[in-house]
Amino acid sequence: MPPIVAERLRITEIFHSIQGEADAIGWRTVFVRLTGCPLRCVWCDTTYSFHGGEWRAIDDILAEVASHGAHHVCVTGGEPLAQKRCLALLQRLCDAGYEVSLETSGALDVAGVDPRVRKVMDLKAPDSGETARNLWSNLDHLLPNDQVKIVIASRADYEWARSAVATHALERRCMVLFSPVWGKVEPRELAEWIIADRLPVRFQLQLHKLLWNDTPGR
Ligand SMILES: C[S@@+](CC[C@H](N)C(=O)[O-])C[C@H]1O[C@@H](n2cnc3c(N)ncnc32)[C@H](O)[C@@H]1O
Ligand SMILES: Nc1nc2[nH]cc(C(=O)O)c2c(=O)[nH]1
Ligand code: SF4
Ligand SMILES: [Mg+2]
Repeated sequence: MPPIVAERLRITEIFHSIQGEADAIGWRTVFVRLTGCPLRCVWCDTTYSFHGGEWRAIDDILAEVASHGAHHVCVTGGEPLAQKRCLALLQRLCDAGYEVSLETSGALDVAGVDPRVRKVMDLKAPDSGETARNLWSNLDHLLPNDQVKIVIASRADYEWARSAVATHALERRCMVLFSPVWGKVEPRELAEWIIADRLPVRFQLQLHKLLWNDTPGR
């Protein structure tokens, strides 16, 4: 009988905080941040997750998550789907009864993600430098409880996002979030653009940055 090799993932951090983004905002949440990302968004606020991390067995990850006593879990990164075993982690978290969300760039195929998971899928606007990596076929795998998030760094990004919503009827597929790049766009400006154009999107601010500025692991 070959030895049973525990399924391991490369993990940057596991931390207990307040969900600062998307539709679970405000809930105590345990974040599992996977290491590594194939993209390099110009404005990425989590570059520390590109390298390093430690290999952790899924059972250990589940045990550490359970120790925090929160009902919400957010699997993020780095780009979590860059590790194939992330799919098994998501399934195990759902089986354990957690409300699970996945923050993903939308650059990798989301078809294999457990349907119980709420996908929060980015579409990268031009100022990210990674627009070419948007995998548009992913739109066909969006479920009603999923969210599309477009992070906006300029008026040009906003106009690209406004056009993407209209062209792909995004709001008819799932909730659409517009989020300002911290320090690049005045949040009030983005809010007023959305109002002026009567867009069917939900404005969001990264709540954790208001609470703790841009502290890693928060
Ligand atoms: C760090 S990423 C990790 C998950 C995945 N790689 C992705 O890009 O969706 C988590 C979320 O933070 C957003 N984000 C990263 N840097 C940001 C910044 N400077 N301002 C606002 N949102 C940012 C990303 O667009 C993404 O929605
Ligand atoms: N508090 C808090 N909420 C978050 N929601 C999504 C995050 C992420 O980095 O994916 C994040 C984060 O880094 N911190
Ligand atoms: S895809 Fe996500 S983790 Fe990767 S560089 Fe972009 S924002 Fe950062
Ligand atoms: Mg973050």
